[in-house]
Amino acid sequence: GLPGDLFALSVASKLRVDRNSTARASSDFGRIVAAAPEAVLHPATPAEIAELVRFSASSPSPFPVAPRGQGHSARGQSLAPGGVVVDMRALASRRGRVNVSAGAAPYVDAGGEQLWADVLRATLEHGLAPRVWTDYLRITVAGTLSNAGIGGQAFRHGPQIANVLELDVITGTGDMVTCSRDKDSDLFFAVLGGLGQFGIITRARIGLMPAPKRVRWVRLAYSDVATFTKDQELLISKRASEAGFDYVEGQVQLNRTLTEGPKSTPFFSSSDIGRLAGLASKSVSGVIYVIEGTMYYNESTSTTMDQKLESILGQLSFEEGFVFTKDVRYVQFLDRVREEERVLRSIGMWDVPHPWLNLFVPRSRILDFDAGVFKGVFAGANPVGVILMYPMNTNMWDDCMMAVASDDDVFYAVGLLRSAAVIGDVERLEKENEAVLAFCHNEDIGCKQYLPYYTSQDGWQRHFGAKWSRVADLKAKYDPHRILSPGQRIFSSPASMVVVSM
Ligand SMILES: Cc1cc2nc3c(=O)[nH]c(=O)nc-3n(C[C@H](O)[C@H](O)[C@H](O)COP(=O)(O)OP(=O)(O)OC[C@H]3O[C@@H](n4cnc5c(N)ncnc54)[C@H](O)[C@@H]3O)c2cc1C
Repeated sequence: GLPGDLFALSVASKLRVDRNSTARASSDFGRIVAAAPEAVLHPATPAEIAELVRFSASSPSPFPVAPRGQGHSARGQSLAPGGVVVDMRALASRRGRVNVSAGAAPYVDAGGEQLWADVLRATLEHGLAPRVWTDYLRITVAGTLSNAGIGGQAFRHGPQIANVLELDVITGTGDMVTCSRDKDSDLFFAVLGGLGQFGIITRARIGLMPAPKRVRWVRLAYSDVATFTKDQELLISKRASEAGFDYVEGQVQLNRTLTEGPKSTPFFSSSDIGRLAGLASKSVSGVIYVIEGTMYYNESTSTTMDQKLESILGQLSFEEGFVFTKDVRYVQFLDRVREEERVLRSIGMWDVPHPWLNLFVPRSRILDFDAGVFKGVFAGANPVGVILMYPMNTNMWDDCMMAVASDDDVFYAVGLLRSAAVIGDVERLEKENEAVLAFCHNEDIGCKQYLPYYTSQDGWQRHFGAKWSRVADLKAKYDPHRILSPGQRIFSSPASMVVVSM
């Protein structure tokens, strides 16, 4: 249990210990592990969080404290068995937690607990928007900055962490620090991609750009992986001043997903799916690839946009006739997964286990990875969900930050975002994930996990590589009692986490 004198603090009135509150904070989007905290803090101010952390850090038996954003992790990263989960979203109801500065170098100050969807709404009121987006916007600013925050704009602007100018952080000793590249920079760099290990982010200042009004949204199908990756790499080599896409992602489609999966999606009509399935059945492996690109524009630039698009398409080698186009509002594009969420919720497929595996694969080994995984481990598999695959430029990642990228100049984000549809699926999907990791290890693919998860400190040391000693030193400096975000299992392995089954 928690020390009794905790309940004598002024912040104690914000602690909830009832089963309803602790149960809500005991699992996450992954639905794979579960563990209840002793209490949940619903803070009204960052100072209350600092008071709680200070109390734990100075107690003879410090207890774990885990900030929880939207709890959209997959492996219990926001849990605090035996300790206190801080429900960061409680801060969101306070006024003034998102402020836009629309000067010559515009930025937004956003509470760490804010959803990206709410940041977007506030910045658009000034005709501005952050440059880089995750695919899904119902996750918190600090939750993604603790990882990196990647998406189809990252090839040009770096991950979300590369667009942060300043942070307010509560360290593991309960100190409230404002840090940036120029002030307490070791803390600033540690927290960005720092998996919640060095401090709790309560505010992030993020650079903005003028927001476009509309988006031309294009998908192009390929049956040959080498042509697909060559075209993706051409697209991410383009500068903003050249004719190119503003966003580049890609998907891998297995034949059985096309024939047995949904008959239509928010993007593809049923006849589109039929044509794609036809393409997949003609390819020897049954695997096809889809580049997803967008061009931003406003009414006044629509003619030049059409010309630029034509010029780009002329440089690419997709299967003839396999170009699919949509034209939508900018917000509609950014918030596109919302629509998929609605569909999945309506068929009971949102609140299911998500044994997701995300990898960064170096460009030099992506074709080996494709052969070994999509045409090897996954041959005959029927994954329910999405497989993402798109390249990013390594030079847009700042190596001072804790997030781990790849050594190659270009690397691919590969997201195996599969859902367990029926009982027994979790075990099968987990076995396939293990087979993917074993293949990468045995073939020395040199991949890194994104949203990483390891069960041993050895795994973490290999993951951070040359950064490991910095991770250990900064942990000793900023969270010496190792109380923050224990669910990452880097410095402690919470014994009470249990594997849940559906
Ligand atoms: C449908 C879906 C789509 C996704 N798409 C993308 C994508 O396109 N790109 C991408 O990069 N990621 C993506 N993600 C992953 C997502 O970025 C991470 O899971 C992220 O952690 C979720 O944010 P959250 O607020 O739910 O964090 P939580 O799960 O609540 O927390 C994550 C970790 O951060 C810590 N943390 C939370 N708040 C703070 C804080 N204020 N300060 C310090 N540490 C904190 C927690 O303790 C925990 O360890 C997606 C996830 C889902 C479910």
